[in-house]
Amino acid sequence: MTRIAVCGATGRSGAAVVEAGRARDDVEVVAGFASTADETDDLPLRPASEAGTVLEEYDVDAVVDFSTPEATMDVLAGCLDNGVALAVATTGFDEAQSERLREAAEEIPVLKATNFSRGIQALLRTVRAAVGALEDYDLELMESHHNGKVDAPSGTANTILETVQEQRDVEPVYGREGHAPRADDEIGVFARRAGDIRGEHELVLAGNDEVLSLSHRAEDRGVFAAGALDAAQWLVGRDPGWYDFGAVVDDA
Ligand SMILES: NC(=O)C1=CN([C@@H]2O[C@H](COP(=O)(O)OP(=O)(O)OC[C@H]3O[C@@H](n4cnc5c(N)ncnc54)[C@H](OP(=O)(O)O)[C@@H]3O)[C@@H](O)[C@H]2O)C=CC1
Ligand SMILES: O=C(O)C1=N[C@H](C(=O)O)C[C@H](O)C1
Repeated sequence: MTRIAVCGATGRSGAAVVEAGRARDDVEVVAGFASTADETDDLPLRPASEAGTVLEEYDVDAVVDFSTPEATMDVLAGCLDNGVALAVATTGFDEAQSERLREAAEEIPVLKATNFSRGIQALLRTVRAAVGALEDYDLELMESHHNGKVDAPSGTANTILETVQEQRDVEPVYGREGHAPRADDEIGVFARRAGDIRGEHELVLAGNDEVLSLSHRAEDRGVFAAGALDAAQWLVGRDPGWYDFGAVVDDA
């Protein structure tokens, strides 16, 4: 039984992790972190700044983090103090925060995924193949999320962009306005925010009188929760290191 603490346990996604964890018999959600409550549905909640003591007190094996970059940094410190594995779902880190996560992986197992759905793993593999095969097609990237999302473009869109850039030298153009002729080497990137859209991503490749559209739509946050719990469980007992969600999916 893997003992899990959820950072961001009261949030849209973290609450889905708590619910999914309670429905499984291979993990136990024993504690949560949030900034504004001290208990929810019998789950003890504390600020992430207290992670050092909480992880020891509840004998936590791994933390699943769906919070904010600042809270992630706090919970990371607690994981380092206690040698606890960390699965990071939070997006929107700046360069210094990303570097701290990378450095921490020299001491503890860290797995950061901008999207914990299995479908996005398959999409990334398909993107590699399609961009490699359709060399001179125009590329455009779109994402849609709920109206509470604060970072744009989404972490997943950035990951898709990086995957494209591994294959082709393209320059992102974030939205267009006014006189904006398209350069051959650009990729338009667009973010929409509305309602409670769980997360939609689409890469369009157009040329040769045809359009290839590669798209993914998450329909329930339980998808992310399940993947993150799988990742956390997979991390426990591993050597310190920087791990990829693709390895978890491949091992399943
Ligand atoms: N990789 C993936 O598959 C996915 C990633 N995400 C990412 O997860 C993150 C969270 O998204 P979402 O659930 O919508 O966000 P919410 O705003 O709904 O939730 C944020 C959570 O973080 C908590 N939090 C904020 N500050 C602290 C703190 N100092 N200490 C402890 N907890 C804190 C909040 O608690 P309180 O309300 O008490 O402040 C809340 O529980 C985002 O970065 C999002 O992009 C989301 C879905 C999938
Ligand atoms: O904030 C969200 O909700 C999501 N965030 C992730 C991202 O930024 O890509 C993953 C998913 O799309 C949901």
